[in-house]
Amino acid sequence: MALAVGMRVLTRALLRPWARGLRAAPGRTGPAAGGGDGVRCFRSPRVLVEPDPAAGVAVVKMRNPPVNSLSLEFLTELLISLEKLENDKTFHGIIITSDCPGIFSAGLDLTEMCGRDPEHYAEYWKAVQEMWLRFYLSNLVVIAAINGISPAGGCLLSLTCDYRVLANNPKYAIGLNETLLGIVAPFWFKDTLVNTIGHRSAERALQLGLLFPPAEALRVGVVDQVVPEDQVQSTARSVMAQWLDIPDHARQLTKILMRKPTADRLLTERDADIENFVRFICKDSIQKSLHAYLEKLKQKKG
Ligand SMILES: CCCCC/C=C\CCCC/C=C/C(=O)SCCNC(=O)CCNC(=O)[C@H](O)C(C)(C)COP(=O)(O)OP(=O)(O)OC[C@H]1O[C@@H](n2cnc3c(N)ncnc32)[C@H](O)[C@@H]1OP(=O)(O)O
Repeated sequence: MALAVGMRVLTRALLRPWARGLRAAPGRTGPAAGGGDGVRCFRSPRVLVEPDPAAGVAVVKMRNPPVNSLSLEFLTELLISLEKLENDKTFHGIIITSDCPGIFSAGLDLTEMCGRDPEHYAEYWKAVQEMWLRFYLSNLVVIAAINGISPAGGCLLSLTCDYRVLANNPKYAIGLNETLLGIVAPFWFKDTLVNTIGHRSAERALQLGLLFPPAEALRVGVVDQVVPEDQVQSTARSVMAQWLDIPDHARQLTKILMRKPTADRLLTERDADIENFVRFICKDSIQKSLHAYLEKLKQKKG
């Protein structure tokens, strides 16, 4: 009992600064629709939350077409949905997945990092940090049902989860491929990957900007399970049941023990990290390569 109370106090203390930031952005989500069983169903333009109150689980579907790029607005909506679910005692776990066929998330939104002013870059980077901190330390069990390609920031979002199930489709790949864009994955992206696959594999993957297809992703440990595409959601559900069988307070405390040192590194260097990002992204050479990369993406079509 004392442990459970301690856990709640610790979790609240950890989450308070970010929650404050989020509450400052009201009105971005649509009105909550009342569920017939008293459980609220949350909706926003880019995030669809499908609650299963009996199981204590909600499926969070990302729908920011065409590619679920993590724009400022999308990140804000995702975080508000997460906060609402965390504050609702009905829910103990969430499954995050995509509503955009073939794409889990194309990562950070390149248009947020190109041709804008330094104030915008700072605001955007703070939201990216917030996404990482909130998902990485969520008191809920968070499982990624990865039903599409998941480069860079999309991979980072998956890495914040407790468990990753990837669809076995040769078109899908996952990894932190920042170097291929001429940019550098920040230390907390790197730390998250190291915590997941170990130092040597992470070093190789980061330097080469590797995007792992399913079998390799499983071998290196970027994902925990690869299953046929039509079984991704059901597998995520059965894995969730297994995780929810563990006493919540013990699991939550263990999660915090494992992850807090990594999160603390960013928390203590958060402002410096924003300054670094803004300095880096404002460089002419970086802006040129990002512009060129975006152009290449557009020209690909024809
Ligand atoms: C030393 C100090 C360091 C300090 C910090 C410094 C650095 C910062 C680090 C930043 C870390 C960055 C992380 C990231 O996540 S960067 C984004 C990485 N993402 C990618 O490289 C993926 C790019 N996209 C694709 O490869 C493809 O779009 C796809 C996801 C495989 C989907 O392909 P497909 O279905 O063929 O769609 P299209 O390519 O045609 O794309 C449709 C439209 O979507 C636009 N798009 C695609 N990706 C993005 C994106 N990430 N952001 C914004 N927009 C994107 C694309 O341009 C198309 O637009 P259009 O319809 O207007 O042409």
